[in-house]
Amino acid sequence: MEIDSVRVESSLWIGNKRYRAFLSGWYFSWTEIDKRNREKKTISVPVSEVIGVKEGRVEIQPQKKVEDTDLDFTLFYVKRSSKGNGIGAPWSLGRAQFCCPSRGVRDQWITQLRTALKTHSPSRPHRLLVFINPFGGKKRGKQIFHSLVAPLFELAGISSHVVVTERANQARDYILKKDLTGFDGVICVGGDGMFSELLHGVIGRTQQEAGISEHDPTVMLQPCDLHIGIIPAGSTDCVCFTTIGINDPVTSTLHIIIGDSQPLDVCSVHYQSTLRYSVSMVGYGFYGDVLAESERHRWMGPLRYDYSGCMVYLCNRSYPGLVQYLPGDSHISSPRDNIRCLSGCRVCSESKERLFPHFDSSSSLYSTNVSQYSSELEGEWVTVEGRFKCISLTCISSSCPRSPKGLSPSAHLADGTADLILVRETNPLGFLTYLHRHTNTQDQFDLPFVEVHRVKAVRFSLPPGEEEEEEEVGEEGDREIQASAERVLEDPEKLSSSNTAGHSQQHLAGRKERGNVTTSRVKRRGFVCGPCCTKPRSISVWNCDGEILPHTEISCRVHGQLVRLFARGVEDSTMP
Ligand SMILES: Nc1ncnc2c1ncn2[C@@H]1O[C@H](COP(=O)(O)OP(=O)(O)OP(=O)(O)O)[C@@H](O)[C@H]1O
Ligand SMILES: CCCCCCCCCCCCC/C=C/[C@@H](O)[C@H](CO)NC(=O)CCCCC
Ligand SMILES: [Ca+2]
Repeated sequence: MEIDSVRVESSLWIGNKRYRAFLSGWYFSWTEIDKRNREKKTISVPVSEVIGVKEGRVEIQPQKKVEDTDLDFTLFYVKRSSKGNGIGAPWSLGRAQFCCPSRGVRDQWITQLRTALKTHSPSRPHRLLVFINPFGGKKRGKQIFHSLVAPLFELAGISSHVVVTERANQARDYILKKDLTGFDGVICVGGDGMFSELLHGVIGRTQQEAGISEHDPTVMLQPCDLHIGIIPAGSTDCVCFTTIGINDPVTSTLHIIIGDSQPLDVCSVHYQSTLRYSVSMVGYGFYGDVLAESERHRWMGPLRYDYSGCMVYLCNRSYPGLVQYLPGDSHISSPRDNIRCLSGCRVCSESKERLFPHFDSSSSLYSTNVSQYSSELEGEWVTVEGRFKCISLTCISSSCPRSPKGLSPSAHLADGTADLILVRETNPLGFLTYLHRHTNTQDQFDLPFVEVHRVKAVRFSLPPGEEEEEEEVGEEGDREIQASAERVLEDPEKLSSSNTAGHSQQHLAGRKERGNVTTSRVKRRGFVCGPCCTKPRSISVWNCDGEILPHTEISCRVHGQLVRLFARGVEDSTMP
């Protein structure tokens, strides 16, 4: 075996084939040598993608040693599949069992590979906090974690504390309140709703610790260090799909193990003291109505969105609105430039300097002489008024298996902007064309009734004369609304025939947001009803990453690179 400061080299065997193995800097590679000493195929693995090195011949699942000698060691690594979905390719666990010429050589290889791993892959997590939603998607969260994820964590030497949730918002509250010392990341096994819980927990906790008031829409939020990992087990899993390129629990687990780090833009949505964060979609009109309708059909599981999508489409509604937006810098990028945000994206990496000009990397804090108020909100606001089929704001492309290019195919994960899509009132065929183009390669923005803008902030209000009519109701009103909501739960059809029931649904969403309130706002008009409703409604609801917002008039702002995921963006699967 030859070892110098930059290179380790020796002959190794896999079965009866001889290989020349090299470890040099960032790569470990092994080349087959035939009987005439000619070099054949080489496999090369970046050290950063080595999952683990074990003595002996080790199998995984169940993790056990098979018959071996003290000349063997096993290398586990990330293996890319050639069979992608056209967007991203799944990763699997590669394994190579090497036999060395002597025990000394074997021990040297193990030591050298483990040292290289520490040097070239320093930001791997050691301890993780895992939240499993046992009811998300097809209700397979626990099974997915125990059969696919836990064995890989064990192999990689990662310990985890697992919480199987018993109620909504348990994961968020845990992150906000409990001692998180020693955890290098938080993981959700579930869908976009579970991701949203972790997002709110991590952002809220970081601001608490930094003494920043997150409810102030003008404040510069502190970026979060605690990484979030997503094991997809929900209905849409849009954030996972967009940041990794595929919804596959093993691929996600491998990204977590190797400590990948992908910054992500987050949009804060404010209405008075209500605050929500969104990554994938803040949508009014069609997407709001689909969500409201689908909540009534949760029992259908992931199919509820298809069913509700059809129902809402048939209703053919459009809504008046006044939209104001603050444009991003059009010299940097545009939503119609056809540049996809892929792993290592230039637009995103160049955005870091612009987003954090005063960031001190040694202390991970902003320098204290900088205003805590963001200058990002300076600029000329643009106003658009009209009737819309839908209004969507997305920080990322928001692709998912249903729409592989997403809501805005050229949006960037971490450029500090979001794309605002305005779909004006049109005929049903026109709107169907728009929707259908989400599923094929045609440009959904190349339609006369669609416009798209790259923005830093958005405000939405109802045009004069259409204002949200609200009234304060006391506990008496609350009780009455609660009672009608219960009647609706018994018979969902009542939702389309009873105003009070419609109010209840929104009202309850509002309560869920604000926690214990004694007075609540109730919309007098514009609740979302079923497709059997004959009268046009003038107000829709906002869908904020799968959660119905309790208010219509909102103000949104993009916070560039606010959180970090265990991901690396979509790898270009057309590259070798
Ligand atoms: N134990 C629980 N009981 C009831 N609700 C829960 C529980 N744990 C989490 N939740 C809530 O369930 C909601 C939906 O869960 P999740 O996002 O995992 O699945 P989904 O709705 O099927 O998927 P998607 O959000 O991708 O459409 C989340 O908003 C979360 O707050
Ligand atoms: C004729 C064919 C028509 C096909 C139309 C496909 C259009 C798909 C666009 C996909 C946009 C996904 C945006 C992401 C939203 C998530 O934050 C949210 C939570 O999971 N999902 C929904 O609200 C669920 C919303 C589901 C909308 C359909
Ligand atoms: Ca963005």
